[in-house]
Amino acid sequence: MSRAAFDFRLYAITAESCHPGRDLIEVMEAAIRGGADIVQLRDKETPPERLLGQARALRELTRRYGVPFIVNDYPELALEAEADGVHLGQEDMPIAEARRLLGEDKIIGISTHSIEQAREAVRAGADYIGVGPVYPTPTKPGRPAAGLEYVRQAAAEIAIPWVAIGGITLDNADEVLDAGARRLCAVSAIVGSPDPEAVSRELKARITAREAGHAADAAPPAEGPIRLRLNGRDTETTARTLGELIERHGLKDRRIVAEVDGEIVARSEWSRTLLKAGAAVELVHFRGGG
Ligand SMILES: Cc1ncc(COP(=O)(O)OP(=O)(O)O)c(N)n1
Ligand SMILES: Cc1ncsc1CCOP(=O)(O)O
Ligand SMILES: [Mg+2]
Repeated sequence: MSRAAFDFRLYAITAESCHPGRDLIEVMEAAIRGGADIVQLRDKETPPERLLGQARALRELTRRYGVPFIVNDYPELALEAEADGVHLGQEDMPIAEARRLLGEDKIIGISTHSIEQAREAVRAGADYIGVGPVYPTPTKPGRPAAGLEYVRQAAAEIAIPWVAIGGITLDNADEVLDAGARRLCAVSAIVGSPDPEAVSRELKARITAREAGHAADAAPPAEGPIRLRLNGRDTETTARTLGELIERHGLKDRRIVAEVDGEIVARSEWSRTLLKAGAAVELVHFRGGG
């Protein structure tokens, strides 16, 4: 998983205490089948030296499905298990130290509970941010809710991928999306459900339904073609969004990084990134595995 091309919409996190008697890998596989497109190993009970077996099994599972795998709290374990990255909290290892340890290719996410912490995380070079807890949740006892207002602030300001987390269920997912979230993370609602696949599928459907709505809202009225520079060449196109341009070039399902006017555009933003005449678009296609 390339760090530059990294994005996601539905984040599933392990919590074995939520599914006694059911196998961790089977539960997480169900979540992935339902549409979870990033998985985190989070276990606050077991010492990290005893988590390597689970971490390796989750690595194998996520690799099979082409889904990024993140380890909570333990950068060394992330390295040992060949995870794609680590998730850090405000009280965990600083981002700069984790970056030194993990190198340039690994994903580093960080929890934030206020817009000031989110700004600091962006400055420090986080690849994504956890925004929450949106609601109080027994999965994170003692951590007060940051509320929907913080989701609104993040939506207005934060340009790197950020995910709403904390107490999110099928009953309140819509109001979190209404507040501007484009990515959701649910722990107990997914892995504590008798049917993690169905819950994931429904959460993912809610997220993608919003994306389609945003793209439709953002699309300008149809006009004639515009000229732009595509990979250094003058190109005429009737595509209105970066997503349409990528689709027309047959690259939608390929591993590419898209840049407009020197800025990388996250995959989740392609469908609502409007193309302007004269824009410089670079579509970089990765060949080979990794
Ligand atoms: C995606 C995501 N967001 C937030 C957290 C919480 O991390 P942290 O604040 O370090 O708390 P613990 O999970 O370690 O209890 C997370 N793990 N993942
Ligand atoms: C780890 C963490 N960090 C902020 S909220 C949270 C727990 C979210 O779990 P749930 O989805 O069960 O409320
Ligand atoms: Mg932590």
